[in-house]
Amino acid sequence: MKIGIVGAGFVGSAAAYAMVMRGVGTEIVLVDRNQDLAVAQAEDIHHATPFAYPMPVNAGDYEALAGSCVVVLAAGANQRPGETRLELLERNAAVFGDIIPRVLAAAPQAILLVATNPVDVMTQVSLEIARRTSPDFPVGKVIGSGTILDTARFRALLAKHLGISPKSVHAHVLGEHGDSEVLHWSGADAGAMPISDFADQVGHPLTDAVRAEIDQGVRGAAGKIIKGKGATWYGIGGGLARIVQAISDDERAVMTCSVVNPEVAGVQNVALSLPRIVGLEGVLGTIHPHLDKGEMAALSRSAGILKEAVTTLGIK
Ligand SMILES: NC(=O)C1=CN([C@@H]2O[C@H](COP(=O)(O)OP(=O)(O)OC[C@H]3O[C@@H](n4cnc5c(N)ncnc54)[C@H](O)[C@@H]3O)[C@@H](O)[C@H]2O)C=CC1
Ligand SMILES: CC(=O)C(=O)O
Repeated sequence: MKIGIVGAGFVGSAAAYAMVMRGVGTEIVLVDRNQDLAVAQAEDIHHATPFAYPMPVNAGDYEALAGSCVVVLAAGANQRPGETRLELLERNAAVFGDIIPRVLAAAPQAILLVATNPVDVMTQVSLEIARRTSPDFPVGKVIGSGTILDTARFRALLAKHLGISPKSVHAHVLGEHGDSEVLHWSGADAGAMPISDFADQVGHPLTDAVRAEIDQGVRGAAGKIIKGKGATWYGIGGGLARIVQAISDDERAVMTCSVVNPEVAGVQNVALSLPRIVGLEGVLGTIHPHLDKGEMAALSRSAGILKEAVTTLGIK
């Protein structure tokens, strides 16, 4: 499966590297308005293939995306220290107005996998732009990475506290990939039992203080990392490679990512993350988890914030 990546900066290149390391796809093409950067990244990543999975990794123009089954969109501005993701919206919506018609002219059947922030709103913007030329463009073929990264952070921090593998922790972050995200504590489990029972058994209870620390560790991760090194890329690179793998292997894996929902928590037509079934055609289904009252109110608030942001662009 051929994978295209538009935006060969930190995120796009980390995604390509993670795909090569995991053996996701059979060919990668990097596109960037800075062609020298795209060429340099492609060559550097290609040099890692003998240590991982041999596959061509090339830079090219939009025409080189022809035949891609998935195109990752990681172009545009990233946050400066102290900036929120939503503050990037106007700049990155303009970038996508330029990019998406060119991607779809070259690869009209491709699944668009959006990483650019604010990722939920950019997912909705991407669907709008795609539907200008193809009114029936399937909603499940425009996927935002959404909270795949926040879910990974949540699982990693819970696992560290419990002293177990993050692969044995099942816990989701829902809603916005951003400040209003919702940690779904009431649905979290480990070892097929509620996470708080598991925590008590292994002698590491989830006290209010521990929960607050983990919440801050998840919600504040991007700000902390950006303060330290200017941007984040490894976590999301791994997450994007994992989503592409689920698509290319038609896994029907359940993962939290963003698509436009007809209605969530009383808010109509808004993109945000819920658990999705992901396979060859993109998002094949959505799971509506049981939420407690506080989580449901928080999800409704998160949906409202995203709706307000997308409405500023004239999208209803
Ligand atoms: N969804 C998520 O979980 C995460 C999303 N991000 C977001 O990913 C995006 C990219 O971040 P970085 O890679 O750190 O930024 P970066 O600045 O390293 O890379 C962005 C690339 O986009 C290219 N670009 C800009 N406008 C373009 C256009 N019109 N056509 C083609 N290429 C264009 C630039 O030349 C640059 O190489 C940002 O919006 C950032 O906030 C970052 C981390 C996590
Ligand atoms: C930058 C960003 O969105 C993140 O690391 O969560």
